[in-house]
Amino acid sequence: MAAFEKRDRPNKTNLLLGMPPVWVVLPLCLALCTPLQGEVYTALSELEELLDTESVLLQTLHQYISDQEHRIAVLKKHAEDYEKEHSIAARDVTNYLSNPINDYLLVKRLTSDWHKTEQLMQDPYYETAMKNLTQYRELLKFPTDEDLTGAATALIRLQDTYKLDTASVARGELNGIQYSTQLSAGDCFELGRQSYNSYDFYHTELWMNEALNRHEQERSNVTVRWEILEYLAYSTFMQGNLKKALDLTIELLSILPNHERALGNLAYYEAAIKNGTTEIDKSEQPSKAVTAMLDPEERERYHMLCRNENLMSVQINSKLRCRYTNNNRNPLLLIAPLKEEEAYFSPRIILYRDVLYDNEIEVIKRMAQPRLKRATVQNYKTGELEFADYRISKSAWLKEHEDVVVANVAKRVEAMTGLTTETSEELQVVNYGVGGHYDPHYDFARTEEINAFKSLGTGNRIATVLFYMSDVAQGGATVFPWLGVALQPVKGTAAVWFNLYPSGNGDLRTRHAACPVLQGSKWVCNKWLHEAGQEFRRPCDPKENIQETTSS
Ligand SMILES: O=C(O)CCC(=O)C(=O)O
Ligand SMILES: [Fe+2]
Repeated sequence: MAAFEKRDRPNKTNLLLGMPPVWVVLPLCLALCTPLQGEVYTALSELEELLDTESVLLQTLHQYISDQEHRIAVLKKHAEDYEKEHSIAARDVTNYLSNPINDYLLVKRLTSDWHKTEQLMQDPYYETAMKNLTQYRELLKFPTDEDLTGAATALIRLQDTYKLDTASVARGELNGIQYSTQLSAGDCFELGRQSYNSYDFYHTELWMNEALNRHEQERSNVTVRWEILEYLAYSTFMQGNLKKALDLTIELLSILPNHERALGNLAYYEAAIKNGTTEIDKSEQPSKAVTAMLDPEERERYHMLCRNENLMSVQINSKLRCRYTNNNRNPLLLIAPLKEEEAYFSPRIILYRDVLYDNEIEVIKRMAQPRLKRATVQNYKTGELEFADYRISKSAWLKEHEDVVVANVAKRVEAMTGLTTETSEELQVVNYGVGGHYDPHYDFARTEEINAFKSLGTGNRIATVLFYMSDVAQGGATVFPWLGVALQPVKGTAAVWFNLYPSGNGDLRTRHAACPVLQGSKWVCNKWLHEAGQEFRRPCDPKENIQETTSS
């Protein structure tokens, strides 16, 4: 019942008493009292295990149903037998009871026979089934409530980034392609409820509306219409549409005339409309949505690039070239020169095609797979590594001495960049599942960042080499919002750029992001090269002493 209370309108009396209203306390607790992040929705490999879990559960369910069907069939037979005798007796009660055999049988039916029936009516299979299910909880992988929230957030993130319309998503379509089965009214309701719990009333309204449409079309409804209406009315109210909130509440009351909260809200909405109060006090809502923290212009550019919308001027685009190069006769490249493609001039972003081979990719993925863990980010204030909604993927680190393939990747990085990998970080392998992404960020540490790379003693991240280890069916581009550059993942290609100016200062133009994966799975690996040891390879140039000007 507690969940319903959240849909109360803001209660000023509570505020006056110095207590936050219930609708503020409960969702906040949801956010803070449970582990912050689930694990399952971050990578495809984890989801495969859930299918295994589902298949074991299905077997158990089928076994339970067939045991029950057998039990019910026997009970039906008992009922038929009782019925038969009973109707014979009813035809002529006196005659029936004057027969000693009938008397005996009647007594027997209501004693030992009925005892057996009663036993059969108790469900002997329930306990066994529950015992098995408890054991499975320990043995199999189960998603948590946080995973459900994560999966819903991922779907809504995709909807926002790729401008997917709610009705199409509900029909199982992504960008016009039919990918999955339709969502039921109940599925849409759950998406609305999850949005509601994140104070995202915009998406609550979208999904509750869809739930309502689907509710009308469905014959067997699991959700109840008045409940959808209640969420819908509240989210509509929170977005300032009092008139519509009032109409929806009136509809709710036509189904449940005594619904207490709805009656209270009706009076509140009517008074507010009469007094012309349309301002909603949103001050108590904690701003949970991380994307809301992104600069709106940057977010817009980021999403446009993810959708493959062009943001680069024709002048720049038309000057970008591709060539074969052996990087000043590097011995590694004499036989097979690099296929170099310019993606941007200043800062220089270069693509190298076919620099990672399929067999190498297989080895790297195989080594990384068992070690993949939810990727972390460094809190720039505390220096601690933590999970964050703005980076959702799984990652693992591979050392050069572990396999010749990893060592060869480092050698190739040196050939491509002309820099040493002596001071680089280990090879990071990253897997993004559907909805996996990384919001705009810098790879280098900004001056105010505490502890960043300090323990490494090798300076800042001078350059990034990012290898794509898969194509991605839809989404997953690496984008530079302020440059208008979008790099589409192509298996075997590497992207290279310098993060620092020759002065050693961070180049803010290199801010980049990994777009959410819309369909498929994305694999990358990357080498971060550090300043130490590059003194003669990329001499510093104090003249180019451009300062970082902003931070985020
Ligand atoms: O996966 C990508 O496209 C970019 C990844 C990235 O920027 C990072 O890991 O720092
Ligand atoms: Fe990055």
